[in-house]
Amino acid sequence: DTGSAAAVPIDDVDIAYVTPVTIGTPPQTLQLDFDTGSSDLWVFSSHTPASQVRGQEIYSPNKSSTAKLLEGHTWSITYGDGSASRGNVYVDNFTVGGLSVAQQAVQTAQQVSSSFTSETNIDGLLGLGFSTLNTVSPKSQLTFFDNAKASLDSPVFTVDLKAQAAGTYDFGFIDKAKYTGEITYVPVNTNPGYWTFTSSGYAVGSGSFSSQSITGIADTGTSLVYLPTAIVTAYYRQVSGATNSRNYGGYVFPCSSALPTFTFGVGDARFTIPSSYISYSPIAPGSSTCFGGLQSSSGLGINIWGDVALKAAFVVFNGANPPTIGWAKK
Ligand SMILES: N#Cc1c(N)n[nH]c1N1CCCC1
Repeated sequence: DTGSAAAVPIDDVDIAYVTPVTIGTPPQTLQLDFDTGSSDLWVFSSHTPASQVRGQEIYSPNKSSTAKLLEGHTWSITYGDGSASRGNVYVDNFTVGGLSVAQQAVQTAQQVSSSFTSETNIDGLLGLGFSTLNTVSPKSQLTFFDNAKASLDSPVFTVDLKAQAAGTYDFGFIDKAKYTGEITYVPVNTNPGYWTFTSSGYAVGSGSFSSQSITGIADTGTSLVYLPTAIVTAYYRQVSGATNSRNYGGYVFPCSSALPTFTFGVGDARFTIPSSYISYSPIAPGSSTCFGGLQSSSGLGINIWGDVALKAAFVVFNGANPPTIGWAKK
């Protein structure tokens, strides 16, 4: 089996991407945020209070002849940015890009935090982290990828995110048309359940490459790149007018400033993030102050290679035993 589905940016700065999925019988279509940084599959639903729904598509299990309540099971998740949701659990037929899982645990939201309510283009999340992170209790549930894995031609999914264009999530195969050159695979540490790997170093613009280990997670559910302060200050030293603003919560700079590229290493391979990805967005519509796509990870306790980095590569999430992660140019 294989599957392939589009990853569509939800706004003009690629803050997140959504992918269509169908749930139940007859099929209900929702747009979900595929997130390699978490492992819950949850959806806005008929159980979500109307006051917390602002145009999102919802899943109504009572309209699906194949839905079954997972008696006595609940879930509750809080993300690194403070957003949260919780609810109960059904199992139902679930399809992504032609790939179907018969009894997928679908976590229906009975409560979502305000940032999810205001994100009207996201109808829920599909976790692609390791199932050890799943929050369903008393029995934790498997991710869509873990449920599908045995029937996949190859136990992999690939991520091809694009700037301001539709990219792709492929399941079960590696599409040679989506990348150039070789794929560089490196080991993954599955503790604590993320796709954790070690980058081999970085360079700012045309500067020399600094070989150093940077351990972090490949996270499609995070918009920006969060790296150690020393690396981030070295970058913004090259940006005139850049400052680390407590007010805006990170590095900002005049939108007119020239930005260097940022290169990161995976093994012997080198990936360059274009300056345009790092000039992330004006801090407010029409403002001449821009917020950087590269920020310090010092407050997070973890380095995160989010969409700003993933957009610069074709990435293979290899779910074999042991898992590895592969990076290729495109
Ligand atoms: N914070 C955060 C975060 C993360 N590190 N991965 N996915 C996240 N979210 C998905 C939806 C809201 C936040």
